[in-house]
Amino acid sequence: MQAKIPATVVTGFLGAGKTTLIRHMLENAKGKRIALIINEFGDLGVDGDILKGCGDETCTEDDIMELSNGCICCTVADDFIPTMEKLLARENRPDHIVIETSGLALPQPLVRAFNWPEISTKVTVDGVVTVVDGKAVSEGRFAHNVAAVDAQRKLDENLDHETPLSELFEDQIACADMIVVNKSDLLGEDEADALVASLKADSRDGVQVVRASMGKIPVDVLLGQGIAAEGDLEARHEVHHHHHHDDDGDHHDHEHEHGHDEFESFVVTRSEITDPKGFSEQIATVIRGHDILRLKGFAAVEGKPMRLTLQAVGPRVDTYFDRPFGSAPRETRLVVIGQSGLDQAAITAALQA
Ligand SMILES: Nc1nc2c(ncn2[C@@H]2O[C@H](COP(=O)(O)OP(=O)(O)OP(=O)(O)O)[C@@H](O)[C@H]2O)c(=O)[nH]1
Repeated sequence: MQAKIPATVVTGFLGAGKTTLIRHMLENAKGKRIALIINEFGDLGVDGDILKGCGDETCTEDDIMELSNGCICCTVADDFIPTMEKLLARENRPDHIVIETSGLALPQPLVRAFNWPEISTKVTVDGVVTVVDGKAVSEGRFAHNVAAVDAQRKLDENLDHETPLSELFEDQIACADMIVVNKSDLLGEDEADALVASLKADSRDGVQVVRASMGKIPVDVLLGQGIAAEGDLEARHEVHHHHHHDDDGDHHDHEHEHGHDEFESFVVTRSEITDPKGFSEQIATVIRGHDILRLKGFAAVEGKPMRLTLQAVGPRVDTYFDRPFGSAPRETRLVVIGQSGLDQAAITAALQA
């Protein structure tokens, strides 16, 4: 049986920067074959055209499919499932599927659709990415142009027109595996820190909150979360209300020497390890202590000819033996990815210990 294709769901209000983020991802996909499904809304359906104009060999027009019937939750059987089946029936399987929801579709029903029998054996939800307009949210508006969001909502008869936007926003946060605070360029550093802290408090444990400008997130951070979100829907329903006091300045646990919306990665090498399980736990501890988003690579294990592949998303570390080292040097080599300002010396020392 072939491995399931990972699918990432990108959600967020109109104007938050979903299309910009997806475009950046396609332009930096480095040969990864990504199929896009876009949930369009009537006359506002311009995103498909914008993305088709991308002109990159990794995002050909064929790889973009549009859903046109508005709210996904009401049209799963008629629209979403057939679109997915068409995509899955192709000879040239995509490496990854990205689904951009319309700003007002709740992500939960879409994630639930991945439990349909026709789909569940072939695709898994890699993660739900919620893009927020950092500037608007920090000013309590949720969207840059609230009137446009409301106009979009009125166009779709299937949407309830009464729910306050704040509740839709909370649902998008409750469903997220990663929250992208976009438009960081428009935020002051303290404002950005306070918003990140507040979104972390409002989201489920382990949800990564990252800052970005123009949706510039490394593809390795965005894709490959490996969450299988369709399997833990219960956790994503409830909207929790927390009240936040203004940041009292205690949240400055990282130094921002570089732009605070940027990312960095570096490589740590070390000698052979003796105990894979112990090393995984060591990695998880380092990740927790340093806000590392991703860590991946392989380890040489004493007495084993095979490389131990390591992949960590947040503190979840997956390992498996993949292939012999062959002529490559028997070393442990790990790539660490996080937002700029990582304490490279401390992380390196902790991973080499
Ligand atoms: N200053 C600033 N502008 C941004 C950023 N990201 C996106 N924008 C702009 O915000 C506007 C909306 O971005 P889109 O990517 O179209 O937003 P969207 O979420 O896809 O919106 P819809 O697809 O229409 O729902 C565009 O004019 C972008 O150029 C950012 O990080 N900073």
